[in-house]
Parts: sequence; structure tokens; C-alpha cells
Amino acid sequence: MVKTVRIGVLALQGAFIEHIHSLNTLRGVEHISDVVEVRTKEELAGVDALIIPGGESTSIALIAERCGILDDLREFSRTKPTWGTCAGLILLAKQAIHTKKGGQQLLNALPMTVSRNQFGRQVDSFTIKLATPCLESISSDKGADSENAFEYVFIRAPAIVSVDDPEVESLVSLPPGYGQTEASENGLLVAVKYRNILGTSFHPELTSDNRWHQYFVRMALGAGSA
Ligand SMILES: NC(=O)CC[C@H](N)C(=O)O
Repeated sequence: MVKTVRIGVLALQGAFIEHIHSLNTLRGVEHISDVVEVRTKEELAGVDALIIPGGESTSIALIAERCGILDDLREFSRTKPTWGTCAGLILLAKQAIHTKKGGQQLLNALPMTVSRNQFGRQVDSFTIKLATPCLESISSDKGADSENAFEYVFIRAPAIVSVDDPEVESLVSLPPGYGQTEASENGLLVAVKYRNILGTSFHPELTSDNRWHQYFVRMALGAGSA
């Protein structure tokens, strides 16, 4: 029997509809059985993989806590395919800096420190096209240019400022200078894979190029198989 995945998108706050649209463009391309919004622990228990969208990480954490789903999210992200984008990446981290006074609840699934709003405020949002080796095996019919570069959208984005485990795979870094105040040879890390987790600080759901979604669906399809 062909394995299929039921993918959930955490729908408490932020850009969840856009992720659902991107995933829906992959129906018929990848083996997706369903794409659903997740707001309760029962809905979470019914999905094979989860996307935590961008938005406001403090609000998502607060709402999750009030809805009594925060510990279930912690448990889910320990073992099941989970992708955090932007605010979702912040939530998945072990530690966040430049948070509001008093800090914020995190899921502690990614052994790393992220810096909130590393690139400035909403008005400092930017896009950048970058060649992306991990997407090379995925063919793109939409959005990508002739070099197959992916167009990255950064909106009050976090950056990964330190990684605590050699198992964390670096997938995308920005060219030096972006979001950095001091000269450095290396640009900031903005996409990682760690075991069952994908963490990206940009918004792939805001472009018509669905290769990052396809990458995650393939991760989810591969999970648990030998
Ligand atoms: N676009 C975004 O998701 C922004 C995230 C925001 N900086 C936060 O702290 O949650």
C-alpha cells in the first residue's frame, strides 16, 4: 500500500491559510491524504505531520497555552515531522533572545538559540533569491527562475544565532551582511533540519514556488520508514 500523509497546520494565529493553500497545490503530486487546520489536542493527535506557521510567536504560545495544547505540541515535535516557519521556528527553539520582558514559552525541540526580529521591523522586510542545494532534486514549474533559485521572503524574521548539536544540518545561510551589525565571513543561518524537524526563518508560503512544502511533505513521507 502506498504511504500517504495527513498534514496539519497549527491554526491558532498567523499565516496558516497560506500554508494550507501551498500544501493543496501538492495534492496529486505528493501522497497527501489530507490537509487540516489544527487547534485542539484531538486534531493534533489525528495528523502525521505539522506546520507551525509564521505570525507572532508570543501570541501563538499564549493561545496554545490557553487552549491546553502547548504540552501536546512539545510531545508531538519531539518525534513527529514538524516544520516551523518564522514565528514557528522561534517556538521550536530551545532558547530565544531579544524576547519580550519575562521571556516566552518555547517547545524546546530544536537545540539552538534564535534571535527574534534579527532583521529589524516590518518595514525592514526584504526578499532575496538564493540557490538552494537541498531543493535541487525537486523540480519546479512555478516561481523559480532559470537558475532554480528560490525567492526568500523575510518579515520580522528570526535568525539562528547558535546551534548546540552537531546533528543539526545547515540548509540555507544568507550572504554575509544581511541582519549583521559586525563584519563576518559567514552569513546568518536561516534554515535547518534536525531529525524530524525542519526550521526556516522565512515565509515560503507567501510565494507560488512550493518546493519547500514539497521538501517537507517528502520528509513526512519518509518518516518512520527504513
Ligand atoms: N513573520 C513572523 O513570523 C515574525 C515572527 C516574529 N518576529 C515573532 O517573534 O514571533
